[in-house]
Amino acid sequence: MKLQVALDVAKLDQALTLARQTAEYVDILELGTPLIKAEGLDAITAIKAAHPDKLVFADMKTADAGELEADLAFTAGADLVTVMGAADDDTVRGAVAAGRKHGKDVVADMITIVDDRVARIREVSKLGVSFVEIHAGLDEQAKPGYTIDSLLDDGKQAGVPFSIAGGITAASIKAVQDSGATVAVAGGAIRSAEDPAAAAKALKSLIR
Ligand SMILES: O=C([C@H](O)CO)[C@H](O)[C@H](O)COP(=O)(O)O
Repeated sequence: MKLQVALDVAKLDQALTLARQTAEYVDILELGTPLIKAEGLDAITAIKAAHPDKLVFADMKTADAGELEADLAFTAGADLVTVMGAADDDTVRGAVAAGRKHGKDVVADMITIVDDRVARIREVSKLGVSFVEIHAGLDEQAKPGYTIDSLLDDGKQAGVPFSIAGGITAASIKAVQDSGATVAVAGGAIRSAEDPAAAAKALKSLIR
């Protein structure tokens, strides 16, 4: 299982610092959606230039104009770009077309899809995304009673490659791996740690 760090900060200099601290221990550097909104697509170029050996994931969460938005992110240097799994099929198809043009990967973010998630995961996989991200966003995580357990069954049931994001910690990363995920996405557990490098290293050490 790969480890992806979500650089969920609003300033490029903070993102570059977090990337520098953690790159040694992670496989994928994710520009979080707020970072891309705050700093623009040039932030993708800057992170890729600083870490050409890492996969750079642009969490565009595209909901419309799939081909245009994915093309912009790939042109800026992204290796992986997200499209909303809840978007129109043509939006997903468009993002996939841009991915094929650049020889890169599109990931469908399944955030907000709770009912019939397995069925939608299968549909977007047939539309050509490389994998799906089974995801509880920060607002869902803040709801009383949230646990990551709500994310652990659907990937295996759908029978397609998937990542998991939703507040992964050192206490939950083993369960994420056991669920069959190919990528674990960790944001807050690394970003909010007193020592982000040590937190990333600890998460990586728990992956078999
Ligand atoms: O995608 C994310 C969220 O929607 C904010 O953009 C996070 O990067 C993702 O959830 C991982 O962060 P944590 O949940 O804090 O681990």
